[in-house]
Amino acid sequence: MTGELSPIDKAKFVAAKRSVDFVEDGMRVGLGTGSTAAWMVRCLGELVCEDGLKIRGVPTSTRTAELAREVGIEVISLDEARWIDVTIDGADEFDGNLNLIKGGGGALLQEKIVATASDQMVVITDAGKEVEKLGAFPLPVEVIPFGWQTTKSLIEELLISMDVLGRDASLRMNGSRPFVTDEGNYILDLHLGRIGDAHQMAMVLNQMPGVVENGLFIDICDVVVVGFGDGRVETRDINDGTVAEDRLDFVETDNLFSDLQD
Ligand SMILES: O=C[C@H](O)[C@H](O)[C@H](O)COP(=O)(O)O
Repeated sequence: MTGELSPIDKAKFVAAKRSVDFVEDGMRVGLGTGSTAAWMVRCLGELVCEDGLKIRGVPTSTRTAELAREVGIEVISLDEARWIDVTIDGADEFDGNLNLIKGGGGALLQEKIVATASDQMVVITDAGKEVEKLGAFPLPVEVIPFGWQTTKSLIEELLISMDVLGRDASLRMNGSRPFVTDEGNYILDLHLGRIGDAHQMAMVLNQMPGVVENGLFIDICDVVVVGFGDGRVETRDINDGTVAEDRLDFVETDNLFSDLQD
């Protein structure tokens, strides 16, 4: 079974599998969104159902909430949790300082609120998402639908004065209609190529009327768990500078992985 899996799928899976080591009994856990986070949710579900792990999950999207309930995790809202012990989520890009671009799946707003309300944010990713400078992945910006074309023009004007390679913004579509987020907003994807100063970009974008949030996660992530296609996992902690290397045995994880493919 595992012989048929792509190296990227294996890498995402081993990162997800390793990340649940950060979760302990009694914790309130932020549950990210996306394909890597979905595997983490399933791994947690297995621990809840088979090992009796007691946690409450705060999902970052309706689809993660559905999956969490499906695999047996008690779901609570952020308002019920108030604060979160650890959030585990995927990313679209990360750099050496563990700054991120997120929102490829459109869940950046809830993801950023939940991650910011967490003692610890752990990002799970395959090795191919590491970059020297953020920006090759189009930066998602969530905007309110009212006047979105004006907001888009203003963002494009703003980008002229910024240290970026590209300046185009495109409205994210879902077939022939605009993609709509869980909060009822639209997403503009900014094709920047390379972001010179990600801190400044994140601040400036959020000052624009019509912008709800952007997908730059600056100084939020504490740990990145990087998976490789051969089962290796590297866990980097930005706070203490440690790097731990490990390898997951696919034989142990075969059953769960097979389930995930169904
Ligand atoms: O909105 C989506 C999230 O930010 C995802 O965590 C991100 O796009 C990574 O997704 P995936 O794990 O599917 O590559």
